[in-house]
Amino acid sequence: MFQQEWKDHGIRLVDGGRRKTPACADGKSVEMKCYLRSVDAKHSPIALPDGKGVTLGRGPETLVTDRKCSKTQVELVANLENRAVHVTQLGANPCSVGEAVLKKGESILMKEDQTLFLVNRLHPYTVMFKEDSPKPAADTGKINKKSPKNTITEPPSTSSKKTITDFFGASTSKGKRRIQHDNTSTGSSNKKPKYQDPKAEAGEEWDDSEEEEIARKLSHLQETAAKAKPSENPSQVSSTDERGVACSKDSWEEHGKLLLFNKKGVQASSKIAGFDIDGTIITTKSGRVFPVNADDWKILYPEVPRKLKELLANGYKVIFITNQMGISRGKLKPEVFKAKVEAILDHLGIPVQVFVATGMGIYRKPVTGMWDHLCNKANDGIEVKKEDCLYVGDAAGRPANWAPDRKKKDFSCSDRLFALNIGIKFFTPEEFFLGWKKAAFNFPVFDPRTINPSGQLYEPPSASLVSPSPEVVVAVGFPGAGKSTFFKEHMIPKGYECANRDTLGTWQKCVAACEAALKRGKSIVIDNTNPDLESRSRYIDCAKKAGVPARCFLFTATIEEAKHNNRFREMTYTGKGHVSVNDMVINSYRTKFVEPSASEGFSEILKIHFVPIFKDPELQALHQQFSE
Ligand SMILES: Nc1ncnc2c1ncn2[C@@H]1O[C@H](COP(=O)(O)OP(=O)(O)OP(=O)(O)O)[C@@H](O)[C@H]1O
Repeated sequence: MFQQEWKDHGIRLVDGGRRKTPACADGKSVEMKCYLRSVDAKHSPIALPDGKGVTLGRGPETLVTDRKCSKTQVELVANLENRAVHVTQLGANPCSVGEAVLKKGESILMKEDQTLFLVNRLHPYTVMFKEDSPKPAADTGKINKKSPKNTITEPPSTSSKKTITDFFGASTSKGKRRIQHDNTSTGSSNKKPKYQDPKAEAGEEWDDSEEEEIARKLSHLQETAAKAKPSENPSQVSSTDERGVACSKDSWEEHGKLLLFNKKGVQASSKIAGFDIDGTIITTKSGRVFPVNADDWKILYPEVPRKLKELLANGYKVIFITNQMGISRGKLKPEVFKAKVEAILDHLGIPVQVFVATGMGIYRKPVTGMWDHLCNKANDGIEVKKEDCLYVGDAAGRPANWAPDRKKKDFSCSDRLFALNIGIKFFTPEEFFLGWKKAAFNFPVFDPRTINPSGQLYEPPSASLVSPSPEVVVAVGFPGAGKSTFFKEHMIPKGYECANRDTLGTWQKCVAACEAALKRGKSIVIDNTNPDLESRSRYIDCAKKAGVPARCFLFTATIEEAKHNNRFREMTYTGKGHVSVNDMVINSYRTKFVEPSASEGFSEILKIHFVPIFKDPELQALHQQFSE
């Protein structure tokens, strides 16, 4: 019957081996070969030997994971002499060649100018006949041993054969996938983590049905992505469902200190799985803390690709969220980092949206600017449901020796605090990818959520903030302690003048302003940090000379609160007033600080506590976020 079919098409059957074409001018015969080529370039061409049946379908050879496609979907037999391929449908769902749609058991001849769709007009292939070998990376077609015409004389090459493990990031062992705990998949010589729970130590196993479920869902996503129409605006809204339309092309966007990458195929979702990049998705190949060059990276754990694919298959949008301050500091070129991001995503082979904070400000984790941008502007209008979201990062505040072979403490807690600021679940990479138990961690000393808006403003409460007669009020407090805000709120409206080095420039000018105010019979506040006796005595002397009292207002905000306020000031800076000061200036205040005392010449010392006064609820919410 097989031979008859060929004859029906006027084709002479040629058994086995490669077809030798007539000799060339140099007398050597040229070998003709036939290849099946994926139109989407999903994999290397598959060799179709002359006259031998090759079955193909869902599986590692084609990378097709579509469950509608049988594992033995079609049988292909090449005829080199006639430059045609005989296609027989073996699977239940229709394959097609050109316009012809086949049924199970039906055959058709396919020519070079035609397209074979493996199933349901998806997964397109063409055939090519070449006289010189294109040196395919994979010669992966399965020779059909059952084919009546096949006498196999040479086994298919498996040298660079793609296995299912390449697709799912786990190694194969007779239908079970055993996760490897060394980094062989990334070419690393890293030791396997010693501290694991028994399940992880034994190697997590997952069976074919689990894998097939992920594959099925992923395939659906890929098909949706493939169908996405190119659009000018990749984040266009087009669905009322909890998933948006897949992004049709790769694109980078810049929003001030935020870089945003939309990988082709990214789909909006109400469920977000966020990941830090360095120390979470990747680590350095060199073993150094910071990468030595743009290529100095490898996937942190072999489990990473599979877990990410699992999330995608389960309807999550996967996003990467990274702080890259080096960019605004000029130490890292944006193009270099962009290329690195793209290389990581190409390696992972999945659609991910990437947020990069290039400097200080609202986009820098732990502040939620990047997340807010995602929710408000980069999720196709689909509402993000916090209860369905998670975030994974290695900056988790774990102390030194947090696990037997983990000596170093975490460099920060910013990832954990980022998740806390948003209000979503948090995991470390070891908890999420390896299933390790929760590690202990240290919480920051200062928690901005605990500031009491109705706390006591000053002590002693019996004191009066303002005086009916002229006086000098000398402030003492960290930069960022809230001195200017306090004076603007409580003293200046009551007629007090204000001398401030930020506006006047030097302490001499502040002294002059103080003397002038007193001469005019006015009270004045000295709104400087005034940490030591020397700085304070200048104004006490002024008061003495004018015969008025000098009081001290000691602002009690701690160094952590002051740094927090200072970061808040930077985030909300509108171009007017005070620019933020760096941490060195704040630390220097602490070094110089001498507790003020009445013996310096003060008639009274008031302690001023930080009591928030926010007219704008958004600013209040921002101030309540952990900022470092
Ligand atoms: N009571 C408050 N309520 C809300 N925000 C405040 C309050 N006090 C200060 N802030 C905010 O904290 C930041 C620092 O405050 P402020 O400039 O008043 O500090 P400062 O002690 O005067 O600093 P510096 O000594 O550097 O001038 C500002 O962004 C300010 O808006």
